[in-house]
Amino acid sequence: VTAVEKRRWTLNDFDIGKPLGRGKFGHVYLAREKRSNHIVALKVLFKSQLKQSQVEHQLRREVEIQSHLRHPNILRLYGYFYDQKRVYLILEYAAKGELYKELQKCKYFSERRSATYVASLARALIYCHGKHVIHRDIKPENLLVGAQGELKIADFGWSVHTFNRRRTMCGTLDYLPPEMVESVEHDASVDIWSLGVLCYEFLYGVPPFEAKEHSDTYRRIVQVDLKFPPKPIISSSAKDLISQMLVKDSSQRMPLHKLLEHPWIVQNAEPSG
Ligand SMILES: O=C(O)Cn1ncc2ncnc(NCCc3cnc(NC(=O)Nc4cccc(Cl)c4)s3)c21
Repeated sequence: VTAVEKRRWTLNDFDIGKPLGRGKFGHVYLAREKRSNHIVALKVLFKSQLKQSQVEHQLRREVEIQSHLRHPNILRLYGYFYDQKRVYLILEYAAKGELYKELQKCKYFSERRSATYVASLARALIYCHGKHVIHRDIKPENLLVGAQGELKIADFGWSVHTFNRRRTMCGTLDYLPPEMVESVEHDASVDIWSLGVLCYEFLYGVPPFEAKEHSDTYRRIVQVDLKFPPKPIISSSAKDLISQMLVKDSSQRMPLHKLLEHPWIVQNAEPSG
């Protein structure tokens, strides 16, 4: 893998395989680096679209941030290259694809599967926060699954180093904590809120503050209008954990290392995660 990282790459260093998916800015392809036979995912971004959406700086920041992150639950970005029209991201290939498709398929996950995912995400976020990186966009669409079923946080397109906290609005509202929705100062605890939203969605199949209109979702978030449906039946210890993460005052949210000691996680998460 070190070979993949260092060199100046061009497209003909790779055999391009099947398309893996299509995003807003371009497609992702399975690819094999010819010399090492290393399988990767190649995300192709059109410069015109990046310029049009004024996200070049975000992409540069993502590449910079990702180049320093090494964690089993964080999808590697090995490097990038570009040609006349396109920028190419050389990414770790997540063989079992997108988590949200799996969630749609089985409607919601068991408490054991949910706790295992939440624990591995907490460990990845502890690692990121230790490096002063906040992801800010933790949601099922940004989670991929590796060959052994392990979770991989992907797409640091919205991540930032905490010393230069940003106020820019990000992706879907559902995952944003009150301080980002009210676009006031925010810190690493935004990822704790999003992890709480994610834990709820793993267990119930829908995010906690979902509403038809944007304005209703906004209101439910800032009021922390947290309700637990009668079905599926979920343990009170799971609800206790979620209630300690979805707290309006960001300084009162359960710290990630405390999450790993919570009874629901200890009793339900697979050790390896
Ligand atoms: O392809 C799929 O749909 C699913 N799939 N299936 C398997 C698989 N294995 C690896 N990667 C996949 N997808 C790419 C995941 C990403 C990681 N990092 C990213 N970064 C990014 O897009 N940055 C970015 C883009 C445009 C603007 C800006 Cl500012 C930033 S995308 C895979």
